[in-house]
Amino acid sequence: MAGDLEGFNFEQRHGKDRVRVARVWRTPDGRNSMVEWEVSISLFSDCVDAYTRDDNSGIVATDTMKNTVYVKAKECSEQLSMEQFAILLAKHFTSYYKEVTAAVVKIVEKPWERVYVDGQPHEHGFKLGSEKHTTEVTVKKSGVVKLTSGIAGLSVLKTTKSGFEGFIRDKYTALPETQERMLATEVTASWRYSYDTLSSIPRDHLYFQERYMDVKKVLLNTFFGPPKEGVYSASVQSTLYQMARAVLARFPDISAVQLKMPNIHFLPVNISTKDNPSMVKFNDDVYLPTDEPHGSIQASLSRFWSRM
Ligand SMILES: O=c1[nH]c(=O)c2[nH]c(=O)[nH]c2[nH]1
Repeated sequence: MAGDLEGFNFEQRHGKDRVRVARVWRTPDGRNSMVEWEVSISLFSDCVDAYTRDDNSGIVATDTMKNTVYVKAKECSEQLSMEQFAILLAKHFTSYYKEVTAAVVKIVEKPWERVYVDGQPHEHGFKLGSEKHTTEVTVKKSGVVKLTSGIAGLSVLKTTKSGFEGFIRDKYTALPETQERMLATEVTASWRYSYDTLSSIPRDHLYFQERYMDVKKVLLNTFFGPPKEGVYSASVQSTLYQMARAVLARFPDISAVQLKMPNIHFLPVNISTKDNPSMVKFNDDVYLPTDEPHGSIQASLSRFWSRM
């Protein structure tokens, strides 16, 4: 809520961050499903008097917000995507409280995956995976919605079919041109769905969970290319663009994609001494893995009428 306050601009919101909840669903035949979510809530409401007049009558206590996460999780007797849960929570806050004009709910899912034992999916066993599913939902009292989903920490690497040539060369440039290098990155992706009202959101409880899996597959397949021949990458920029374009081409209900792809360097190892000038001579075989510094490459791609 932005507004004029004693001649200043004033903006405020309040919420509860990092509310952790796990939910288990059990089917009669013995199959258990579970999720672990970290939920962050932010409410926009007219409670300026709390800041200026010690009047808290417009405040939904953040403790109440935390409790609501558990109550709503309890009420969800059927498994649902975290996007649907975020929408349900945000809808609750904007419809239940006359003071609340808009709610933002973010969720990060801990990547518990069903384990396979002797090639069989385990009924109630899970192990921690790596990349995380994220979502951010904004719901206004009017029913207008902004829905984004994403992936964080998707680490990928290929050992060939990557190069970097033709960049600016000047007196500060040392990097040789190459058609042969490792390409490693940790993808952070977010994409915006085109649904902009509560009533237009698909009702299927797991629709956005399936979308998440499908988007991840498209991103990975585009990064790696076919299993035998792969695909050549002329730069992180080029690969990033191909990945973003593939997502928009494949999913009509996604209107914008943002990708962050740091270039995580694997440096060629060459070691020489006076006595032994080629103790280790790099031949596309021994690398020094690094975390920092790393290249920082990001872009967003959206349909003409849309933005992230
Ligand atoms: O794919 C790359 N993009 C760059 O912008 C860049 N800059 C650099 O030093 N190496 C690379 N690689």
